Amino acid sequence: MAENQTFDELKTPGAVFFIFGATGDLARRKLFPAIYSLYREGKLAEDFAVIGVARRPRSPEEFREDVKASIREFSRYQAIDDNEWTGFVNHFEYKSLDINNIDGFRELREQTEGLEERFRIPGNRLFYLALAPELFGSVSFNLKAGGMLDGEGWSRLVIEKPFGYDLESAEKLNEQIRQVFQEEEIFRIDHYLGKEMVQNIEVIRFANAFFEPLWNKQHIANIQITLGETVGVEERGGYYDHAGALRDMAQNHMLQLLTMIAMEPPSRLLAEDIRDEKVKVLRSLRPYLTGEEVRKNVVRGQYTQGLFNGKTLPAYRQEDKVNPESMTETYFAARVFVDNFRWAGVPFYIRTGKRLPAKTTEVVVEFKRMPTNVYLGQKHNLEPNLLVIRVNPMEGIYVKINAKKPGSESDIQPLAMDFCQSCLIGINSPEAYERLLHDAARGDSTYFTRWDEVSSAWSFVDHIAKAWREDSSDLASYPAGTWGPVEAAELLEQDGFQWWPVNGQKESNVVWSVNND
Ligand SMILES: NC(=O)C1=CN([C@@H]2O[C@H](COP(=O)(O)OP(=O)(O)OC[C@H]3O[C@@H](n4cnc5c(N)ncnc54)[C@H](OP(=O)(O)O)[C@@H]3O)[C@@H](O)[C@H]2O)C=CC1
Ligand SMILES: O=C1O[C@H](COP(=O)(O)O)[C@@H](O)[C@H](O)[C@H]1O
Repeated sequence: MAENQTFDELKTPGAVFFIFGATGDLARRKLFPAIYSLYREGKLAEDFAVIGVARRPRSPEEFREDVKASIREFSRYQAIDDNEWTGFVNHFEYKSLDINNIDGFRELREQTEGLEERFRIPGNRLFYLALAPELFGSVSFNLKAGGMLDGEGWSRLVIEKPFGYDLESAEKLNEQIRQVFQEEEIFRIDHYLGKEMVQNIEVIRFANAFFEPLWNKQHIANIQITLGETVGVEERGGYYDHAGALRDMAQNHMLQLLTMIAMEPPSRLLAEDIRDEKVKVLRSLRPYLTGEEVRKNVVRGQYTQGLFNGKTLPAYRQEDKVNPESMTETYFAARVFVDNFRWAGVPFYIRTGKRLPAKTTEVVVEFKRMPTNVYLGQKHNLEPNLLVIRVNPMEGIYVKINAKKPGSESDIQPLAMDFCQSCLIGINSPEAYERLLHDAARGDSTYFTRWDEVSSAWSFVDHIAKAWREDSSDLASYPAGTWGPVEAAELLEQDGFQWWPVNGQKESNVVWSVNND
């Protein structure tokens, strides 16, 4: 590492990046802009090349135009000057092939070797599968059979979610991939792990003397994790109607966030040590084995037509490619317990949904209340302390404490010490996909999910899915544009709690240190 260079700033080694699914939505919205950002920030080695792969025919020029259009629309770096653009896009080529046809892979090999020679790339190959999971096994097999793994450098496979539909299908998928790639060559993406504030959880917890000692059942009353979305299912109705919120968001993003919040401090900040701690959390999740336990602790809902900001939003069953009688949940909330020494008895409330009033990802840690014998009476309405970690779209943290009202004799008022990172001028946090591509190319698997994490998460989720299959009577509804079914609020009320406001909504009785409106 050069002097003054942080690990984060290290360039990727020279490599060819293969984007399978290069004509698809993910490549267009996330992957090409991510590669461009890495290029703009000097994090990409000069000896790199990108080969887009999909069935549709594209000339190299047409493909480069697609890439340009995607960057214009979605990149956080806007200005593209002509010289710079040519320097960048010259590294891009396209190959039309059908994943199931081995001949295409042999041609791809020749094309790859040509590019490696032209750019003096040392034989490292990163295969990013932005494809439907049914194709993962065939790609792996044909990459090997077509000689694509015989390069002189490393080969890595980056796979998108969903990783299976349940534990059984995930196991099959994993077996297929493992016939070709070693576990350390497989990078399973959960893009939430690439988000700035999700990675910050580790630092907030383990680098602050006043959080970690309190981070346990003695001091924490409950933890709330919200992943809210305003969008419906957009063009992905076909996929979503099969998956639902449980498989689309809870099995992966929500449980991963929970592991970051609940894990023990790792002995070292190395990928395997961190992932060892995360998997222990997943193994400690209390399983809901019967339908009764599921109905007591889990809420599911589907949005109906609603009015939001003066606009009528369609019901889920009216969305494109969705079964008009669909019983798929677009909302999921649960009371989850991590049955280990640190967290025994502390409820984790998790919720996610489409067509909620706000796009927001937040974690609220609610501390136990102080004894009130000193501060009795109306004026001393002590609030619980909160630590709120804002992941998205606002990035930051705030801490809610009780303090004396200035000028009064002894009135107490809650105040929030608020740090809004994304409000700071000049902060333009890298997108999750930028970080993860950068990490995968450098061989850092810390923020990718290991197989035992994926399988443990499925074990937990499968019981819920089974109970739902057997009895669908608990599917609640909520109007689009609202915070989900009332049953989700009742889940907390049963325990004497409430969902705290999220997404910058401010409780009116709280004094804020800064105004981020
Ligand atoms: N879009 C998103 O925001 C997210 C997507 N994902 C996951 O990423 C993956 C890709 O999603 P997305 O981009 O939305 O999907 P799309 O349907 O938009 O794209 C699929 C891509 O696969 C290619 N493809 C399909 N069949 C073949 C084949 N037999 N041989 C070669 N190429 C093929 C298509 O190209 P062509 O038709 O030209 O062959 C297309 O480029 C999925 O697993 C999805 O679940 C995960 C998180 C978010
Ligand atoms: O993986 C997915 O995530 C998105 C939400 O991601 P975010 O980064 O915008 O919060 C979700 O819309 C999609 O359904 C799901 O597949």
